[in-house]
Amino acid sequence: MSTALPAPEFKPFNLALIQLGQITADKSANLKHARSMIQKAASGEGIGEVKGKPDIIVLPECFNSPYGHVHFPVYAETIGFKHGQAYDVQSSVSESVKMLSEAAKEAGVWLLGGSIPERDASDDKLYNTATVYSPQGELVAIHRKVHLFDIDIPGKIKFKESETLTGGSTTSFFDTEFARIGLGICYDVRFPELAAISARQGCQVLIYPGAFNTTTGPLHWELLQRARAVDNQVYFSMCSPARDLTAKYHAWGHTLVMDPMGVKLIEAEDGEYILHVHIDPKAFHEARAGIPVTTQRRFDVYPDVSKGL
Ligand SMILES: NC(=O)CC(=O)C(=O)O
Repeated sequence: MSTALPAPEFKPFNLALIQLGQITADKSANLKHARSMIQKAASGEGIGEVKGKPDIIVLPECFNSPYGHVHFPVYAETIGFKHGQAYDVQSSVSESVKMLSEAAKEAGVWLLGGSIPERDASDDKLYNTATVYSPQGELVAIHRKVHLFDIDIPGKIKFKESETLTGGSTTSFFDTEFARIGLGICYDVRFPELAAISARQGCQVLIYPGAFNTTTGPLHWELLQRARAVDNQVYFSMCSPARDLTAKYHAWGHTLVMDPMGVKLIEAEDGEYILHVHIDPKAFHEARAGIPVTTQRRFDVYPDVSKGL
């Protein structure tokens, strides 16, 4: 995505993250439940010091479908969004997009609608795609998971998103009136270049819907988020589904938020939660002034990964 426009001034805002439970085989029920949780988050229900209406609400990865490569083709919806082109939600064929747009509009908040399996009508390829809505209900950005979750840890977990999905091929961010927010999805967090590019494109906050599991979660979920926050001096957050031991894939949960110094501001356990946190630009400016790595990089020794995009 182009960096032509300067990032908006970073202003204080309230973030709400929904660690969604009850993600079943019934898509309509999943959408209904997600909508009611968005309404609850918008009315200030949940944990955390901030009470009252959030400025942005976030859902987790794969919020409308069970998580697994066999499910993606069954649940996939065509979105048809093109960056830089107007999108008419009313004529969208995606029931998830319609619900999320209406929910954002009725709550009057920004909504990062987690991710859903997406089918591109032009070539039938499937993607794991996050969608973002303005408080007016416009679909303003999407992010297709760039790095597919293909792992094999013998005796623990084998997962191959590439059995049915294709990886996205762009970095993504969106501008609000309070921050430029960079996007990734789950496994994308393991690739520091993506977060570095977002930060150098001016993002002050990075939010990745994600669904780590009970093998990699305890080892890497918090570590990777702290690392991405500190190495880019940004706020960093991942929003997980709640753990469901009746599902085939056991999500780690533990939705959390790191500040730019690597201080964890809030963390859920593994059940269903709404988390509220205040994001203060002061910590961002202090981190960058105190440890000025953003101006000390040696692009004469190594290349700037954000150049040439
Ligand atoms: N589910 C993912 O995409 C990533 C994950 O669980 C991990 O990296 O570990």
